[in-house]
Amino acid sequence: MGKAIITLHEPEHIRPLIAKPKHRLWVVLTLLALVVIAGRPLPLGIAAGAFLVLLLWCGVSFRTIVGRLLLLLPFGAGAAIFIPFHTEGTAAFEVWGYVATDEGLRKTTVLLLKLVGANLLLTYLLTVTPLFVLLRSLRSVGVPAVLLELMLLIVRYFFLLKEEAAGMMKAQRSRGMSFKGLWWSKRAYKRFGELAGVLFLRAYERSKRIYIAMSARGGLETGETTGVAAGSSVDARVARDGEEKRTMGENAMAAEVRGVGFAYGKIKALNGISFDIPVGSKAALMGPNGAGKSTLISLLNGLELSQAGEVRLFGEKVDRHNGERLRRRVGVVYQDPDDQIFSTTVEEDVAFGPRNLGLPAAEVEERVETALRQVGMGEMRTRSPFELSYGQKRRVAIAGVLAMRPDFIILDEPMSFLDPRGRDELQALLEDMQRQGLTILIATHDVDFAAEWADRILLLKDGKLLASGTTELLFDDALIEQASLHLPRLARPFRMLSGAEGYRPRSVKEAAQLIWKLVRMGGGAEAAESKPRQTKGMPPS
Ligand SMILES: Nc1ncnc2c1ncn2[C@@H]1O[C@H](COP(=O)(O)OP(=O)(O)OP(=O)(O)O)[C@@H](O)[C@H]1O
Repeated sequence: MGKAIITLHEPEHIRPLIAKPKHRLWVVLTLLALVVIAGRPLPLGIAAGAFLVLLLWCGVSFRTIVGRLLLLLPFGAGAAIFIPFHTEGTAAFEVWGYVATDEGLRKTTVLLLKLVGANLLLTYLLTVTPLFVLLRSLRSVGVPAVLLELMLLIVRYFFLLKEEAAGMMKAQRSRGMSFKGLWWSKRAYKRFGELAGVLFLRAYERSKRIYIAMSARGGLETGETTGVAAGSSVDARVARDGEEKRTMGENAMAAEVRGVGFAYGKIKALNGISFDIPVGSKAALMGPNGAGKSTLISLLNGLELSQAGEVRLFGEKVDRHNGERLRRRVGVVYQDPDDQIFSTTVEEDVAFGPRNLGLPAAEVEERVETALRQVGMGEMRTRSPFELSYGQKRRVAIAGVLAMRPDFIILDEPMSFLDPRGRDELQALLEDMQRQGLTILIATHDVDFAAEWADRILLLKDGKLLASGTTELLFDDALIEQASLHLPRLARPFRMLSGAEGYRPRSVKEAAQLIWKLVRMGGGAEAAESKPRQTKGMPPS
């Protein structure tokens, strides 16, 4: 058994004794109540002994049990130590003139045995039951969902602190900093203090992003989106969604951006941006670091409101009143999946959004299953997302958004950290989503992917729109230089061959066809012999 107070998985080599977590919870709660009301040392002692034997029989190590007892017991013992001296009764012994009584000693023993008993019961519950199962069981015994969500956030924050601290220590060590030894140097103390400060700032920033992701999937809302709270029925909302979808005509726009501006204090992130994204398009948002892509995504998702101009989603101007409702139609997959995942299992995380829509359990389950199958994560549904690889987390984040069944999906750098096969699978999934009528916008630096996949390119730089149009833009030397991009890889060899400079293959298939065409024209030999030329738009070889 590990050192953690809680467990995230079904523990191996542990016999749970009571198979059903819900029954386990009820039994523990009942025994806890009995321990609290018991007033005599003998039954309490027998009970504590029985709990200890039970824990050992379950397979929990003696070390773990002692470790858990030591977590709470010192606090109880600290308080109990004074009781014998403050209780009236027959004198038992004397310390520095203070008299301890028999009655006081009995009370202390009862208190300590109660603490030991309760501690052993909780140890049983927490080591035998994975956290997410425990939370679900708590829901079934009537603990309000909002309290459980709060507990989830606290647990997530705890993991965040742990992850951030581990990452920062690793980075420091790799750059020669040492925190080893009993007595640190003055420099190490100073550095540790700085690290602790930065750690809380970083964890705060991260939890803010998680909060945004939660609210983007209908969690922690005011009630407009969760129509149940607003008084409308689920059926009415589903019907309204259907109505909204039917009203999208042939030339309907998923997004219309008109003269949009946005600044973070004095920093202008977007300045007078205008473009359209028609329903059903596959658009790529491109530009160098700091161009304003992520900011624009926040505006398209209604998470931020434009400070100048206007953003329309499906014909409706985004304002502070309809942002939450429109957000249900626009799903965002953020760059860092850790910002998006907060539940303790993969399936719970994917179910988070559909549950917030107030859908019946059967439909939630169907959506979770379909979404996980689409991203190839069906096998991992009961795993803890905190312990998946980065690429797997990315898939879970996508499944979470797909389960909301949005009309418009925005992905921020979705290909990063995916293995080649994962990239192919994601590309196939994107094609599939588009065939189903979804509008897709991808923020990416990957010119090759954009050239092959997109039907519309938006080029941003320094908060301004350089150009918008077809993938032809990616072959415009002046433009790609301005946008700090480079020519798609597949087009580069053709630039080096005389007579083939104008060829613009977007996929391997198109490139093969053009090569075949060149060969048939008899240009192949000439082209192959011609001296490769360094041309614009290509990185130096
Ligand atoms: N929270 C913030 N506070 C202050 N300035 C910010 C904040 N977020 C972004 N900026 C600034 O706004 C500008 C646009 O940033 P944004 O993150 O939108 O760019 P980006 O194109 O997404 O960059 P990248 O490709 O690196 O992700 C940058 O100059 C950035 O420094």
